[in-house]
Amino acid sequence: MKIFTASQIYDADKFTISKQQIKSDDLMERAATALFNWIHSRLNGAQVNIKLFCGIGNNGGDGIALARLLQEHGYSISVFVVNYSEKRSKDFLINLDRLKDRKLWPEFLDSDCSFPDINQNDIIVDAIFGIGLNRKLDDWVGNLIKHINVSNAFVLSVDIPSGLPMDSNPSDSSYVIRASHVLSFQVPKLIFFLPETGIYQNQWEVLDIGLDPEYLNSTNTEYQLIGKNEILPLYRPRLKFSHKGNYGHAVIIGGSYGKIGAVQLACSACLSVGSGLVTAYVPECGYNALQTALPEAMVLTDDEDDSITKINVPFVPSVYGIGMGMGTEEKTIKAFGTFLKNVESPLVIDADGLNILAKHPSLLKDVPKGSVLTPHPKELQRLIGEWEDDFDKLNKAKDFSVKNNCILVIKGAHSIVIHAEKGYINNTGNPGMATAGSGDVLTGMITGLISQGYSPLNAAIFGVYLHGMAGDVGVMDFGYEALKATEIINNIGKAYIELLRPPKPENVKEV
Ligand SMILES: NC(=O)C1=CN([C@@H]2O[C@H](COP(=O)(O)OP(=O)(O)OC[C@H]3O[C@@H](n4cnc5c(N)ncnc54)[C@H](O)[C@@H]3O)[C@@H](O)[C@H]2O)[C@H](O)CC1
Ligand SMILES: [K+]
Repeated sequence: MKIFTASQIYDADKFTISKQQIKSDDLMERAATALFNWIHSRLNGAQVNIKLFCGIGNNGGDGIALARLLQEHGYSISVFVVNYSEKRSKDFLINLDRLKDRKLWPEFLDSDCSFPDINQNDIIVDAIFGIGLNRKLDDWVGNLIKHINVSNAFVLSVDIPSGLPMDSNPSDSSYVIRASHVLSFQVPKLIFFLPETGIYQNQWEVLDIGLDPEYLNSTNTEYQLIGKNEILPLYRPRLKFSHKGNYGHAVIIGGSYGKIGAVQLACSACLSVGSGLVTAYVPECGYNALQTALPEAMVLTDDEDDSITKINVPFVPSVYGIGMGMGTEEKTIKAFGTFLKNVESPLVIDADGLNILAKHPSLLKDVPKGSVLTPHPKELQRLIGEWEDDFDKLNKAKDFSVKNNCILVIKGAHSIVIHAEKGYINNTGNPGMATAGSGDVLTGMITGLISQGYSPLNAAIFGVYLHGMAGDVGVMDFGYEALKATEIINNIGKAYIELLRPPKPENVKEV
């Protein structure tokens, strides 16, 4: 699903109005009707107090139009206009008049007013600011938002949580609505997926308001949300008459004394995702452990017992995964540098491989083009430097990807695959996956996908999705806390099955 910027959403708005020959207040009516239907299908007329806080722009207009529809259906509502500016939008005013025609008079709030009481059993509709927020909030509006936030009432935000800009962090985090649920018009917003701005809402959902598909389909976006629809076309089915040679030979290089498990996890994930053959390259001390724990893998060892000092693979594999548990000793750095000078196969680089690159950026020029780097936030910071906020981080990551001709997988709650100017945002996974070895499993999976013939970009996007899905399936049996990296691997098969499961036909009840 494409993720549009605020200006693209305004363009979609204009395009729709002109192509469908409707008025802008008709589009607002569609938005309000979609909001109403969502609420009505859940409340079924229940007599809870719904308090609507509406700004004076179009987000506020949506709220005012919604208030009218709720009133028409007998809901118990109170409407407050947050009068933060004299510049009321045309469609806000049209809807305010429609409300007054029905003898419903909102209470106008301004800097001199005391705020209305909010009971924790009330439902709050937050329609104060939408995507038009472009400057700091007045303190009294910020204080109203604080007043809503401390109420513990259920807060339903219209389009986005009020006070949150679309392309930067808020200047004061206490002046942003903490939304229980956001109903986002037509498309998800980038802010829902970034660690610094995603915290303002608990859940989000998209409401279709009929923005014109021609605009949506033909407009390029920097970011895409990756779900099943985007992943299925990437899937490469296994062929009936194929053999293990068709699915490549991956080599996983890493480990040091006490950190051989990282390689074992990566190799095991690489096999489970479907690589034909997997060889581990580890220090001598890892030999027995690996041969015992993972009989399906072959093992090559370094001459040295405790760490990697020379990388000597006597064949050309389909792909290398390198770095997990490898350490950053001088002799390992030297071996890694020599390896990079000679390697031709694509690489997936993780953990200490990334730390070495960050410490010795001159090595970056030897990394094969199109390689995949899988940093967690600290490793990313070592690679690209400090960032001001998540938006700056993404721009710096894109610059890094262009400059070094590589694919970056920024790991997090919503991992983002960066390739040049584009970002692919993952939407699977859960907090149970924040556990030791989870990253080693991901590296093994991406390596195993490249081994089978997926392009490095598709392997990164597909691997991140499947890794998250395996965690989501695993959590059903283990819960968040007990989910270990091994269980993620054990559920890779079920994740494939889940991906390929045909959608349930509508209106068919399961027995
Ligand atoms: N295509 C769609 O998705 C549709 C969206 N709709 C809704 O419209 C809003 C966007 O409306 P807009 O009027 O452009 O912006 P806001 O309501 O967010 O802001 C109002 C107004 O306030 C000014 N402003 C900005 N920051 C501040 C500030 N800190 N203090 C005071 N005033 C401020 C700014 O100039 C704005 O003009 C969208 O989110 C949807 O909810 C349509 O209803 C349907 C189509
Ligand atoms: K809002």
